[in-house]
Amino acid sequence: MAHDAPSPDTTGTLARRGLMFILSSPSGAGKTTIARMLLEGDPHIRNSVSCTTRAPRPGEVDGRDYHFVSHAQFDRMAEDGEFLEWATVFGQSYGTPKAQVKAGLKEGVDYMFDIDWQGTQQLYQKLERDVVRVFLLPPSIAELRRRLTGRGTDTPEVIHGRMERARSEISHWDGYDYVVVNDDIDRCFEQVQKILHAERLRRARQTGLIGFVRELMQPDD
Ligand SMILES: Nc1ncnc2c1ncn2[C@@H]1O[C@H](COP(=O)(O)OP(=O)(O)OP(=O)(O)O)[C@@H](O)[C@H]1O
Ligand SMILES: Nc1nc2c(ncn2[C@@H]2O[C@H](COP(=O)(O)O)[C@@H](O)[C@H]2O)c(=O)[nH]1
Repeated sequence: MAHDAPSPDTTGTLARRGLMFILSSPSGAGKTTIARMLLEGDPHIRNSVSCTTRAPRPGEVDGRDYHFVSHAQFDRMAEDGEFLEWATVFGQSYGTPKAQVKAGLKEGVDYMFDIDWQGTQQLYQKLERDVVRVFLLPPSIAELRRRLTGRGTDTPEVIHGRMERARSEISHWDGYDYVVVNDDIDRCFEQVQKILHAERLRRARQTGLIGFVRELMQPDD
């Protein structure tokens, strides 16, 4: 008699635990662009929407791009332990709300985090086994400046501040599992997508594997 295999999960593979996919880079290197491309093409990964005290940029939507909160609201949330991690970046507060992520991971949902190196370290300390850390580098400093300027969302002062900080951001490249140079956008996307696909197949994440292999090893009738 044939044995029934455990049911596959929504990614068409065995049941598995979700992962926390972190994209970091100096400001302007392209992590938001790559994150959007991944999220658009892959229904199995959700965006972790951060809280921030900075003002929305043109086109940004509250609740989709960020939860835009006041400094007082942010401080209260931090005191109440509502963040998985939080940090001050460019003089503003940014934090990852706890609520959305923990339950989803158990159900096999992956989450995308567009966060800086400080947040990455905090998530790694708390949830090392669930975390995949990817760092994007710009092809050059001149190109990074062109991208920040070309984005057209920030004042020259803001761009200056972000360029000033770029070298110190880049110095954290070795705290990541993967480093990808974002030169050609399609090639970068393809490389990041391959990392996500391979990480989903890690043995430790595939919670359905033991039952499945046990079934495979049953003697034939
Ligand atoms: N490979 C690429 N080639 C050319 N332009 C790119 C490339 N990747 C991203 N860009 C452009 O560079 C600008 C900055 O990209 P993006 O906003 O994704 O950066 P970011 O790393 O998320 O920045 P921040 O940390 O400030 O949010 C955008 O205008 C985007 O369209
Ligand atoms: N530690 C965290 N860093 C975050 C979070 N959300 C965003 N960020 C990082 O902040 C800078 C600036 O972002 P911007 O949208 O204002 O350009 C960038 O490096 C983001 O990755 C967070 O929740 N925690």
